[in-house]
Amino acid sequence: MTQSPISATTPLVDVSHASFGYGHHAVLSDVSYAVMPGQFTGIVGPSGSGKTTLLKLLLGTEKPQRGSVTRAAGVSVSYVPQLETVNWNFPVTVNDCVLMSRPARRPIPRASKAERAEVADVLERLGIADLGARHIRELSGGQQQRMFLARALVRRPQMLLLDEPTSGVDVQTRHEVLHLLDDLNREGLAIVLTTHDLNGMAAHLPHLLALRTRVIASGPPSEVIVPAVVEEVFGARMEILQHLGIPVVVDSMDDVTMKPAAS
Ligand SMILES: Nc1ncnc2c1ncn2[C@@H]1O[C@H](COP(=O)(O)OP(=O)(O)OP(=O)(O)O)[C@@H](O)[C@H]1O
Repeated sequence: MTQSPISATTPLVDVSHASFGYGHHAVLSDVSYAVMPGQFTGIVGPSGSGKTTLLKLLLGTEKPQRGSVTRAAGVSVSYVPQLETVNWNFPVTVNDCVLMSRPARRPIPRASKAERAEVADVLERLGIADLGARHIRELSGGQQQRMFLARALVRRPQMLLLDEPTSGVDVQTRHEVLHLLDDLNREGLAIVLTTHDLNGMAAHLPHLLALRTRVIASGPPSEVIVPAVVEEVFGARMEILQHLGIPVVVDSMDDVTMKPAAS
C-alpha cells in the first residue's frame, strides 16, 4: 500500500478548540491538540475525564460540536480498543482475526498468500507466531493485547491510537508492550494512547497531555507530572518524587491509615 508523504511539520490530526458532549453532558471543552508525525503521546486523566472521547475525535468516529478536527490528506489511522470492550466469544482464530483487519477486504478464504505471509510476519514480530491457530478466547491478557496490535499493524498505519493498552496486564507484559510501542515509534509510527497509570506508563513516555474535560497541561513528564497538575487533574493531593530522572507519584493518603488486622 502506498502512503502519501506527509511533511514532518504538518499535523496528522489537528484538533482545534474542540468541544464535545453526549447530550447535555459536556465531556470535552475547548480542547486543542495536534498529533505530529512520529509523536508518542500519552493522554492521562482519571476515569471519565474524556480520554476515550478524545481518541474518538482523533479517529473521526465522533465529531466535535464546536471547534474542528482536521486530518492530513491520506493519513491512515489504526485503533486498538480497550480489551474489556471486546466480545472474546466471537468464534475466530488469531490468524483470521488479524486477517479480517487487513486493508483488502476480500473474504478470509480468499486472502492471498502474500496477505497470509504478512499476518505471519506481524504475529512473529509481536511474539505470538505460535498462537495463530488458537481461538481468541484462549489468549491471556498480554496475548490479547498483542493480537490487537497485530490487527492494527497489518493496516500499516501512520498513526496508532490505543485505549488503555496496559490496563489489566501484569508488570512484565506492561514492559513488553511499552518496549514494543517504543520500537514502533522509533520506526516513525505516531502513537497516542490513554492511560491512568502515571508511574507504570505515563512517566516513561516522551509527551503527555493531561486531560480533565479540558487540557490542563501538555509537555514532557517532567512538566506534566508535577503536584499542581496532578492535583488538578486527579483531584487528589499526591507527592512526586524523582527516581533516575523519572517522576514517581506517591499517593500521600495522609487521611487514611490502614491498621493491621488484630490477631
Ligand atoms: N456513548 C456515550 N453516551 C453517553 N455518555 C458517554 C458515552 N461514552 C462516554 N460517556 C460519558 O462521557 C464521559 C467521558 O467518557 P470517556 O470514555 O471519554 O472517559 P475516559 O477518560 O476514557 O474514562 P475511562 O478512563 O474510565 O475509560 C464519562 O462521563 C462517560 O460516562
